[in-house]
Amino acid sequence: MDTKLLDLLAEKYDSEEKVVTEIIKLEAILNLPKGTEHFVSDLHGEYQAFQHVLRNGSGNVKEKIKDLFKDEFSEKEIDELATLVYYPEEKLQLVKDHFNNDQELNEWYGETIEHMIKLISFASFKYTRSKLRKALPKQFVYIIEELLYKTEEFTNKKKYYSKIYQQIISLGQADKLIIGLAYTTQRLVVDHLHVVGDIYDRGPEPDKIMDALINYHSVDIQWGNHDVLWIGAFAGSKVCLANIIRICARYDNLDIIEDVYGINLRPLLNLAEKYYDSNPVFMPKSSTNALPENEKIQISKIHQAIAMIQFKLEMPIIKRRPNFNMSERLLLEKLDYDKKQITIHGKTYPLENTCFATVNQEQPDQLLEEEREVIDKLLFSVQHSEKLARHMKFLMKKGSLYLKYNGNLLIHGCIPIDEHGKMEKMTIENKTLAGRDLLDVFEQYLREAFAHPEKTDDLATDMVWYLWTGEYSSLFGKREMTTFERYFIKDKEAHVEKKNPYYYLREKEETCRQILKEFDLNPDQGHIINGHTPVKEISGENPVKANGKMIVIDGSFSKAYQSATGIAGYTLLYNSYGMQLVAHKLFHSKEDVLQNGTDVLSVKRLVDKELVRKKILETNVGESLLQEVSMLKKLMEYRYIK
Ligand SMILES: O=P(O)(O)OC[C@H]1O[C@](O)(COP(=O)(O)O)[C@@H](O)[C@@H]1O
Ligand SMILES: [Mn+2]
Repeated sequence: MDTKLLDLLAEKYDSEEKVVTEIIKLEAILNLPKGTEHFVSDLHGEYQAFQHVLRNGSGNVKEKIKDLFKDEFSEKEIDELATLVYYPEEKLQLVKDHFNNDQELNEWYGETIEHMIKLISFASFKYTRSKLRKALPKQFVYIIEELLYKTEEFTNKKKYYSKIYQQIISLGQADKLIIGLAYTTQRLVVDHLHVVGDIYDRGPEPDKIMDALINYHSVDIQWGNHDVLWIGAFAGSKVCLANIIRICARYDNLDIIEDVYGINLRPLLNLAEKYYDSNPVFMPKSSTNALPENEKIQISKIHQAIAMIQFKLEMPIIKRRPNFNMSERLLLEKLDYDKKQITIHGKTYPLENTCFATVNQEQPDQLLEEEREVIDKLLFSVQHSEKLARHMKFLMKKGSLYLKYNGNLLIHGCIPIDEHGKMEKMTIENKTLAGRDLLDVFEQYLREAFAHPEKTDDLATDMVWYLWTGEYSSLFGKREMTTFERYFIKDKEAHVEKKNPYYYLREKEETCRQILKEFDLNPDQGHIINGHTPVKEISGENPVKANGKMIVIDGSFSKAYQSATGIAGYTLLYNSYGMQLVAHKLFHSKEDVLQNGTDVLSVKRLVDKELVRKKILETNVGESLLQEVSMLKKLMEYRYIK
């Protein structure tokens, strides 16, 4: 081993004792039970529902409270403590309103702090002291550690406790401490969070989800097709940009663009007012339907203007990238403008609700000068939005197209395969790629596009759009996206998006084993974890497939899809005892949880049970700790053992 490296290491561990202590510490950690991993996907801007799942650790908080207090507490008391842990600020307010005098309140403070300390002690059972310390509220570390560890030194524990409690209360610190303890508990029940794609689009608050993730203690992200669309827009892809604005208009979320990310929509609005009229298929899908008619009409005009820019922008890309195999999507060229009809895949359909005022029939892929100006201005604004830059950089830093983690393969969409289960091939710059190699190259292009936001038409930037909508994109996994058809053709047959065979072959264990092998994972132990396609629990679909090898956790946080799925999302927990799938019932509001003390009841199903409790030693983290131990042992020999 390079002695320079060891010399460097010796600067940190400058005595034999320090090396020995560190080795002993690491070896001890390796033998602790593995931490709990929490998997979520398809959040689609639903911040409130996501927050709830995050705060209750997919039911883990309540489970710990039940395990600890089941003999002492009534059902109602369990709910009360759980709600306090989820939403401490609001719950404290409610509790305080309820008491008549200070004495009652102070008693409640004392008992509650005691319960919470017990809960933390229980929830941190499998962590080292130093890890727990990092999770504690900074200003109270000393006091909490005192309460957690030092009490056994005193014979009269109760007296000692109550003295500390009295002090905390009389110094007016009880609320702050309780709030701190609540967040510590939330943090302790989940060690690491995986977001298996689709943070953005459809729902109203993706930016708040991003902020929550940025502040989360440990997280990784597997990009979804909607996430790469936003990355693409920021990286200079005008067609991706047109798409995100179109989707925001469609779901009445233009304030995300305008207010949250500070992008000026005025030029687009002017264009929209000039060329478009009210159009029923472009009216926003509003969950509340509370929008005044004139606002709806204005949004429908913006929606048309940006949709037409999108359709035009797609064409030059399709032409300059024949290997994308998308010529069937040159729709504006195939259109019969006089007869108002189009022939797609050999079938002719009449067109309705058309809005082709800006289309030059001779050269339908040409933007009007005004359209070009609008999209250029939008791109400038997008690339100069500080908040968006922060969110996109975080997506790049924590994200990847797929992830191998503790023996499992996490991927938002699919591995493109043919009907015989063979990996589909795609040729990019004269290289024919399939399976894992193809995905690795996709990711390289995406990173290249992000590194060069000034390039708007290069292969890397076009490739990000391919990831959104291309046949062999591992994030999309359908033959084509029928956006145009859904706006202008009534016949539902034209709307069908044919799925890659992956989506039925993944029901078979053999397919999943093969894919795990392709990624150098052990097929006897690994699982594939997917998001992307809503599991229709309502019609009997099972999220656990292929004899437990495949777990699909898109149960739809997205309100727009809940009537089809019948639930409010799946999440997955993987602790040292095994994997559990949680099906969440519909989440109404935080207020509902607070007022009624009821939780969004979740149903748990066991996916896989570990026969022997899994230790950190057997995890990704364990692997890197082992490497550290081996380095330290080398340092020991090199420096200290003579
Ligand atoms: O529900 P909408 O807004 O019409 O969007 C439908 C489009 O979204 C997609 O389903 C992609 O989004 P998902 O990744 O959430 O499935 C496309 O396949 C489809 O064309
Ligand atoms: Mn998706």
